[in-house]
Amino acid sequence: NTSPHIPYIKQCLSLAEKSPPRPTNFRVGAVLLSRKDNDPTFTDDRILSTGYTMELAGNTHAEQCCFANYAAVHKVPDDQVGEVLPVEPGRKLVMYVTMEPCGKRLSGNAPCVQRITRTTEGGREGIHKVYFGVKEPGTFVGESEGCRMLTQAGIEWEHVGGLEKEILTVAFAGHENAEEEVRAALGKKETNVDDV
Ligand SMILES: Nc1nc(=O)c(N)c(NC[C@H](O)[C@H](O)[C@H](O)COP(=O)(O)O)[nH]1
Ligand SMILES: [Zn+2]
Repeated sequence: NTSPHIPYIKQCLSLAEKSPPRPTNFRVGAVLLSRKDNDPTFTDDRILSTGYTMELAGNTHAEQCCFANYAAVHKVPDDQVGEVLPVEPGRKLVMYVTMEPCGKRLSGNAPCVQRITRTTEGGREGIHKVYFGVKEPGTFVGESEGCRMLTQAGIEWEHVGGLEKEILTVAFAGHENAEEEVRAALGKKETNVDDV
């Protein structure tokens, strides 16, 4: 039996496939939802927003677009999205992403971990937990900082295994030596060595 998180990671993967391939980033998909506490089969989940890399104009990330789309619907600027996210007793905000949110970006733009942690400002619960299908490969920033930064901000995170090859194949599609990079990224994780 597969983990109940898999369908959401697959939904993020479908979003990532809409992203225009570029050698300068990864193709990633994100889904933001509200989840009822103690609802193990997620029957009462409410999808709030989705996003994928470069969905919105400019050099935008999936998580960034997910928040921006929600902010637009609620008629606030992107940086005020935390103020319009729902706060409901007995429910938590959860984000699914195909790849670990970035802690640093070569472009110098605000990393997605910062956008996630900002939702918890002003005494708001904000994003409670982030689920992702792969750690960020070292292509651009080396050892990824995302998970450590989320922990530091008191935000839970969890790697949902099983779709690494699919996720990396989509993520690297715009890269020169995509296949090589996928193999390298898979090889790094002992758990996937058998399906390279
Ligand atoms: N989680 C995540 N979602 C995305 O939508 C995306 N594109 C990345 N990619 C992470 C990678 O580290 C950065 O794409 C490079 O560091 C280049 O930085 P820019 O994207 O140009 O700011 N990571
Ligand atoms: Zn990012």
